[in-house]
Amino acid sequence: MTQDEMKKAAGWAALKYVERDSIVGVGTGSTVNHFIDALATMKADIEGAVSSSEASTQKMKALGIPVYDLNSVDRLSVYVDGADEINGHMDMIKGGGAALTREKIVAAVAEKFICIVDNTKQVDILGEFPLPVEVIPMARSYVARQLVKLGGDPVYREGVVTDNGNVILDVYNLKILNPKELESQINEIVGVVTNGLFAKRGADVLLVGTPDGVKTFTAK
Ligand SMILES: O=C(CO)[C@H](O)[C@H](O)COP(=O)(O)O
Repeated sequence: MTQDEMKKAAGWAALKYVERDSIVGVGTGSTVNHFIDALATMKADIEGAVSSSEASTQKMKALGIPVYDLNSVDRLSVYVDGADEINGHMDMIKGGGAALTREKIVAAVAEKFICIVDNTKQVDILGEFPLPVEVIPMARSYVARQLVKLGGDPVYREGVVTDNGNVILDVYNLKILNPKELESQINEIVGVVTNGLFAKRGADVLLVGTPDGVKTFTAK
């Protein structure tokens, strides 16, 4: 089974968490693209979606799924999104696709975060994947120096501008033993919009595509 087939299996498995007549929070990435394909098959049964990126918005609109502005929505029962890494406590690193800030906002509103991954994303300790940090452009060098003080090696993601007009620093060589603490520490640096640690708001349900089928984990 290929990695993409495992992503697809996880994406389609998320469909059963979608409530009829609801507005669904939708993340970003190749795994979510499979979920969007699945969601399109029940577009007549949902009210629509709130999107975490321009890319997901375009894909949903092309498939005829109505996309709403988050400010016009007061309830999201589920948010479905992928991750770059996830540990056994359901803490994640996200932002490989540079959509971390909008993802964190939509996830904060949703009652349940359904994380969909293939089995290569499961780790014991977060940090092998470089941690994305969204930064206001004029603060880039200052923030990079502060990230070095926290023990990381930040690298500017050249040529990438986020949907919010900001830049991304990818922080290498962090062995993240306390994700909640590091999430707060990085967010306190002036000029940081947010970072890709999703620990304060981790996943509630994890669907992992594996060669033996989709495995389901639930937060304790
Ligand atoms: O956080 C994300 C985008 O900002 C994605 O969820 C993450 O990068 C995983 O992507 P993929 O499903 O393509 O492996």
